[in-house]
Amino acid sequence: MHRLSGLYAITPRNLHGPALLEQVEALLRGGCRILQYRDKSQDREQRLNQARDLGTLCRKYQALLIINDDTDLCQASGAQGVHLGEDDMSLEQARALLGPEAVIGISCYNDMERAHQASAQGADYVAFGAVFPSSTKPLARRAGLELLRQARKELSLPLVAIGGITPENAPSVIETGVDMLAMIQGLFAQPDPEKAARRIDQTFKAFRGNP
Ligand SMILES: Cc1ncc(COP(=O)(O)OP(=O)(O)O)c(N)n1
Ligand SMILES: Cc1ncsc1CCOP(=O)(O)O
Repeated sequence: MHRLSGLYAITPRNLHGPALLEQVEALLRGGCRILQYRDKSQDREQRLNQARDLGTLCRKYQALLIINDDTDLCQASGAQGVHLGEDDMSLEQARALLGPEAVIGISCYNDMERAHQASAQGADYVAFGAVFPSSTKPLARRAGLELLRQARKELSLPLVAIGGITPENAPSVIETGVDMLAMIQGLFAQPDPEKAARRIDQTFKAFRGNP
């Protein structure tokens, strides 16, 4: 199993400070392997402090911290990498700034050509979605299970599925062969986030034949 594999949690935009740290630690205890800090607020100092605290927590559980959109914040906080979409800095620019060891993930929506291009340019993973309707991002383009199966056949780099994924529908997504499930509400809106994370981690292990 490579390090870009398993449950990938993304922080919800309405949760900050100790309450966010507490929920994230519950997910890490439950087996979450990758955390993305996604905070589009403008308060740079607050974002830096939050990213550093999340980094400390991720190190304790040997999980990766990825920053959404912002290479400066990635460098300042010591995170392992960035996630970039079509409105963000290019992959080449981010690689030049962050270096060969950084993890750089690219949003590909439902666009297989964009994914092939990102792969050829050295992305560490590509993300497809929204797989299901997402209350977090209701206007997100849709990429269904069939597209994930096609991506698995055509691409050899790690694949992420995102959008409307829950502990209930997670097996149908993992079954397509993707490496990671990226989730917000399906984890953070659960009454017991640790239990939800553990359930998904166990589903991954069962599919890999590694209980
Ligand atoms: C793992 C992962 N996949 C997709 C996204 C969406 O990224 P993007 O299209 O850049 O949109 P915003 O997240 O910036 O609103 C993601 N963040 N993470
Ligand atoms: C950021 C993003 N990009 C596509 S769907 C989505 C939101 C995912 O959140 P949720 O897991 O709550 O549907």
